[in-house]
Amino acid sequence: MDILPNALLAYLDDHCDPEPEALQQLNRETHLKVLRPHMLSGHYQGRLLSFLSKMVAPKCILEIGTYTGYSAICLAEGLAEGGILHTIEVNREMEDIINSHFKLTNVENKIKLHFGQAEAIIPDLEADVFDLVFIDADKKNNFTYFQLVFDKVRSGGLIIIDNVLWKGKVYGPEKDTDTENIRKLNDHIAVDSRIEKLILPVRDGLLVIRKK
Ligand SMILES: C[S@@+](CC[C@H](N)C(=O)[O-])C[C@H]1O[C@@H](n2cnc3c(N)ncnc32)[C@H](O)[C@@H]1O
Repeated sequence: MDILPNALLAYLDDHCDPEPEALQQLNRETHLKVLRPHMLSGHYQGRLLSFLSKMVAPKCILEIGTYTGYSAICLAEGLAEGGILHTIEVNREMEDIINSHFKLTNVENKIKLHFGQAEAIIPDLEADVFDLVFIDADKKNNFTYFQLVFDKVRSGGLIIIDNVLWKGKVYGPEKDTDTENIRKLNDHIAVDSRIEKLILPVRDGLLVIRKK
């Protein structure tokens, strides 16, 4: 479910930069061949991730949750010259579709793809400092990921967390475990004085955090 009404989404799509052709292809292929295609960031959120990345001009990006590679390609658009994006995915079945689209979009030399559980991989990554981190994997571990990456994010760097509005359930009466976990994360971030934070009601809710 999108937080914004469909008519508004269509208007936004029509009045923002178009989805690049290569990403339209990946979007289509994901919908045709892969389970749960709604997980892909898509046109509007993808352009926002690209925009934010271009503003930061990161030398080093970490993405947790590659899926078919859509958001990784968007974020890589903003990498500084010689920059690198590390992306972590637990599901090996995604390997062919990810690698073929990294090649098609000419980002294969800028992106290092890691397969495995993010929690185990993050501490061993060959990266001292992250300029931008995008957390978009298993939502129950979002707080663990936030804690694991925090000390490695530079001052002024961004941490972006997806799905923080959880289809609107976080401000409703729901008491299921997933909703409670996301509420806890949002509550914790809201009072953390080391960071500036803003929830953008884009798609399922993007929490943009800037480290002071
Ligand atoms: C919402 S999708 C990512 C979508 C992608 N970022 C995009 O916008 O196109 C979440 C992905 O995280 C992966 N994932 C789930 N748990 C994980 C874990 N513990 N470590 C690494 N990846 C994980 C899933 O297999 C899935 O492909």
